[in-house]
Amino acid sequence: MLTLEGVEIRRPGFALAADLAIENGARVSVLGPSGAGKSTLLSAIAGFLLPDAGRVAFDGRDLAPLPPGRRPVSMIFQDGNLFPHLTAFENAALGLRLSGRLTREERDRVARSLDRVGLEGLGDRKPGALSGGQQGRVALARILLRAQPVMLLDEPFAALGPALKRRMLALVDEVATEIGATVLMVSHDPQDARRLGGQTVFVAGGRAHAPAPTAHLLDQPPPALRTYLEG
Ligand SMILES: Nc1ncnc2c1ncn2[C@@H]1O[C@H](COP(=O)(O)OP(=O)(O)OP(=O)(O)O)[C@@H](O)[C@H]1O
Repeated sequence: MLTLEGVEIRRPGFALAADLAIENGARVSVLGPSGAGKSTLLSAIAGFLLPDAGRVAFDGRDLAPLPPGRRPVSMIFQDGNLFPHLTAFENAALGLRLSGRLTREERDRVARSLDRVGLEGLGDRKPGALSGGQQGRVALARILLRAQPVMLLDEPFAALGPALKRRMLALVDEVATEIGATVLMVSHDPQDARRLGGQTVFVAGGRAHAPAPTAHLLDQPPPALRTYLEG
């Protein structure tokens, strides 16, 4: 279980509080107005920022002492997931190790992960020679290899067209199921949240609210969410 216990993050002109728990293997969308703190919430879980109060824990273990690279999480952003000078194969391989030569067995695993996400034959390409969807697939191959129990996605496929975005969300779900991971996904599109299913954390008014079932929340939104949805 991923827990945020009495978490408070304060910046000049901004504050975010969170007290919530997310079951392992859950699918959770993070929705809310621009600037409400959705990315900030993910950063606190990933370890890019430390809360001013409270604690973030996974399966009862306080994550505060762990730098981002040692936390049980992997992350995909909208851009900048891949190193432009590395091939798709090398980018994916970073999920296994950050330096040193891969063993034969590790090379096979990287190749299999690329096949798994639909990139067979494209391992030698650099990101500049891949489409947006293919770049997203490389990032997912890396996540598959990292096999961390929490996947954090910050508007990962916002730049993709609707049909491709649907396919990528389905692939996220498959990859998460294969590694038994929890998914937390920031999105501006309520349809993404419906597609992901599961629960939604609504972030607004300085608070990340406890997760509630997505379909129910979107069908019968409380006033603040209704205002957000209806603009
Ligand atoms: N590095 C930073 N230093 C200071 N303030 C920041 C920093 N990053 C974000 N903020 C501020 O913190 C608040 C929350 O930002 P955050 O990016 O978490 O919101 P968000 O809900 O993800 O927004 P969006 O949907 O627009 O991406 C905003 O007021 C933002 O201006």
